[in-house]
Amino acid sequence: MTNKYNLYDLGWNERLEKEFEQYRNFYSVGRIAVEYKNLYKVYSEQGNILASVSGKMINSASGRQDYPAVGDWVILDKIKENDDRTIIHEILSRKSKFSRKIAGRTFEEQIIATNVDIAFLCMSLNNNFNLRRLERYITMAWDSGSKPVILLTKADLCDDIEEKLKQVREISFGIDVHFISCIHKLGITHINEYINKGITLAFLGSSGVGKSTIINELLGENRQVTKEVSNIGEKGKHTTTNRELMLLPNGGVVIDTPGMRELHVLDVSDSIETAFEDIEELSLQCKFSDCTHTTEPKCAVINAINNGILSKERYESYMKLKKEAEYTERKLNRKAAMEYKNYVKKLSKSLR
Ligand SMILES: Nc1nc2c(ncn2[C@@H]2O[C@H](COP(=O)(O)OP(=O)(O)OP(=O)(O)O)[C@@H](O)[C@H]2O)c(=O)[nH]1
Ligand SMILES: [Zn+2]
Repeated sequence: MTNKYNLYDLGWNERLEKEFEQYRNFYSVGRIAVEYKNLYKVYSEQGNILASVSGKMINSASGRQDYPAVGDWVILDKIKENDDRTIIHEILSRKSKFSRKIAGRTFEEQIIATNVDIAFLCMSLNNNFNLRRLERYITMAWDSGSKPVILLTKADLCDDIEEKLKQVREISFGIDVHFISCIHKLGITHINEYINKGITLAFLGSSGVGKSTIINELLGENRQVTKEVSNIGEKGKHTTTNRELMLLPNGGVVIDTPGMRELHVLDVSDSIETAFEDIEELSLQCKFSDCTHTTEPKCAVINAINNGILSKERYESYMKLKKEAEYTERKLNRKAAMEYKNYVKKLSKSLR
């Protein structure tokens, strides 16, 4: 085994320490860095180790969400010197999680990454600029339970930054917005201000907006884009660029899994309300408390559109997200719905 880790560098904290207390004498603990098919790479105080889940875990799992994902802290069989494989027994409780619903017979939740503290939502200031897409990313970040920060990239390609910033601020209540240019080495310091020992970061956004460039910038000398030859994964897959969970020289942890980069929108109405606070507020003034903001008289939302206070695009994207959320919720099973409700409750408290 190589690379022994300090747990706090990996994001360990008091809460986890407390949770681990009951296991300490008989088990080890580590953080999932890479997910292969039925196998995980785990970083621990003892080094890197491959691990698979216990039979008990498989038997009691009710769905994909009960299996570990990149970013999870897991309880392992006590690791001894020279061990290269171990067993995962439990997942310590997740502070946040990015997931998506997979459509099947029922909607199943697929967890992409967990315990992300800060989600940098990246959008470039040239042709990728799209406020409706950004709204979706904001919704997704609130859903995950991590803190969103907006990064407008490739500022060097934009000649109306102020105007774009203004538009973004209009839809991003209470979220920090920064513009950066990696080419001109501008604004990277803004990102550094969020980075601290053990803080876990993720970069989300469409392909080509500059996420890798930013991560490489942050990695500096430690640049470690690894082309890893992997025959552990699916058959026929030879080389994969595994950018996994990485430690930054000035203390942060970056989660950069392929699925993390472009998540599709999550289907959750309560967090839509958080992201569209302005519309929610307007709707309090509608004549009917169950107004659908379509054909009702004295609808404050429709009035706001007519008066130019609310943009039609924003309204449409709100209505569309709402519809998607309702559809998905009907498909969720009862257990998932209960879990989801509790989760939203906790989330809204933590965001207060
Ligand atoms: N003009 C300009 N180009 C940039 C900047 N940052 C990155 N690029 C270029 O944009 C292209 C895409 O950058 P990447 O960092 O690979 O984008 P990505 O978001 O990681 O893309 P995926 O890996 O597909 O998710 C590259 O050719 C970069 O050189 C910038 O600040 N300004
Ligand atoms: Zn209304």
